[in-house]
Amino acid sequence: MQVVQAPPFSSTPAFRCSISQSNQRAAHVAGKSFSETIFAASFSSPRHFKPAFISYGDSLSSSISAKAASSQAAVTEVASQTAETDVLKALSQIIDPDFGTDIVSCGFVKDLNVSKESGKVSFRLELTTPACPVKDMFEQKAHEVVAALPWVEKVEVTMSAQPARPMYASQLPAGLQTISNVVAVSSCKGGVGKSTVAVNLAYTLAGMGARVGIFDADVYGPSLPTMVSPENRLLEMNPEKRTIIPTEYMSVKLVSFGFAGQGRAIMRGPMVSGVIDQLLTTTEWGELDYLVIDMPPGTGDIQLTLCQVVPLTAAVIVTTPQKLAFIDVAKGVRMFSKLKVPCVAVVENMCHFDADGKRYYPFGRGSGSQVVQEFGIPHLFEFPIKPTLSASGDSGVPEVVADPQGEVARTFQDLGVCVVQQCAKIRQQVSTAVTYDKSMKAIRVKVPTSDEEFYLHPATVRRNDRSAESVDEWTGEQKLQYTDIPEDIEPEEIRPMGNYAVSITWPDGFSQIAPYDQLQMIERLVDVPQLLD
Ligand SMILES: Nc1ncnc2c1ncn2[C@@H]1O[C@H](COP(=O)(O)OP(=O)(O)OP(=O)(O)O)[C@@H](O)[C@H]1O
Repeated sequence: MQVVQAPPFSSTPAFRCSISQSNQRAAHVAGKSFSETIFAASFSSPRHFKPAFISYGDSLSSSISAKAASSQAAVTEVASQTAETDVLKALSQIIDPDFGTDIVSCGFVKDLNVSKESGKVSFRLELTTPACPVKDMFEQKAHEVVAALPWVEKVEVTMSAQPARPMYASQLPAGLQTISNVVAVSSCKGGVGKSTVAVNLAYTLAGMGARVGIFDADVYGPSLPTMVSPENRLLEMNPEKRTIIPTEYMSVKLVSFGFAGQGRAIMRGPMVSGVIDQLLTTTEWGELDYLVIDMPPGTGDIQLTLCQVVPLTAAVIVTTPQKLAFIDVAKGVRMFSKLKVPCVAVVENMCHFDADGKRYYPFGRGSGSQVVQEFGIPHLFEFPIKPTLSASGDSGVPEVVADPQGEVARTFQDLGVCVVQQCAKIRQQVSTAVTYDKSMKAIRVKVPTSDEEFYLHPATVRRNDRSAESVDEWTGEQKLQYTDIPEDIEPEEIRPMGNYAVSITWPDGFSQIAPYDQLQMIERLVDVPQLLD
């Protein structure tokens, strides 16, 4: 690959720095603005005004009272600013365990209302998901730390979640534009319990307070109609908008070919892909925090198409303990890895059963942990063989709904927490992977799968565009000339494009797709001067 060499950046002193250097810099900037606010507040404190009022005579009383009124307003404003700073400082002691950042920096604190005179404080904590596993802790701590301020008499905290919106909205079908997270539940073989996991995971997430939908993508053998029992077992159409309205069971929205009234389908691959595509994208899902997709088993064209139609946030792989299952799972992990979809958990289903006071492992042990080790997937969940799990699958009431306090429901709860936390992390990593640091005039890159952080000169990124507009597709000849790009060009907007690239809009209107790989390549190949202090 040809990479345009950048000249030494005379105007931009620091483009490669370690994370700690950049963090220090961020802390410095934050510290500076913080102390400046304090300074401004104390500079215009009441004491500076009082002597001036006393020195004027009665004849000037009206102008004095006007001044007094305005200075009183200034005093009140300053007091409330200081009070707000106190509240924010107190709240910044609360750290989000998933992001490792305080809740003020995460932008969770909204509608802050502070009255120092009455001692009343009210605010809203807007979390990334209504299913946040630590929302009660946040609420309680927020209450505690603010109530501990000496002047505070009353604290009102309300909890809310960000509106549902996809990780990246570019070119998504309308039906998918109000879904925050799409989680694929996948297995390479049939019959390992994938649908059981998908359905119970979905109802667990709903139980955690999230708005959830299930899309049963198995056109050949849809399981959803057996596993849940909605009153309305047929999907309705909106003839005007030509959209599908999902059916619902216990507040979870459901779409399955099995609810389409077509009977079991005999279709060829491309037709299946078309049906899945249509069902998925023309459904009026409304606002969803999580759409769980019960993937058809395998890693063929149908699965690949599905992964390309819908922006998957994460995947959960379901397997059974046999050695052969491991080989299949490995294929699935590789497919998701190629599509840059992070696999966040492995479920090892039917791994043991208990009888006569003993634990039996009829299919052997260890294939799930092998997947975790070999592919670096962080979480493994083991489910036992449970007659109730099988029975609930046939009864139309998911196990986690039928027995919410049972052992299986508890493991699903752990899986639910894992999915919620991992999705939140992935979203945060993707949204902050490539940003523009205006003060440094540099593009900051922090690829989600790597610990490395580096800075690139904007003009170098623009000059290294590999699209047909910049490089001749046939000859590979560089069409964009070095001097076509001004040295001081700055990006107007940077938006994530899935888990693998960003779209950068430049002032000339050009929209550059920059895959992370390419940005890493530029960093490796372009001669970037070391940080100058
Ligand atoms: N842990 C378990 N204990 C007992 N039975 C289970 C367990 N997990 C799944 N089953 C049962 O095994 C059967 C297959 O499960 P399921 O339909 O979820 O598998 P699947 O991988 O989705 O299969 P397919 O791909 O063919 O749809 C079902 O009858 C289900 O109730």
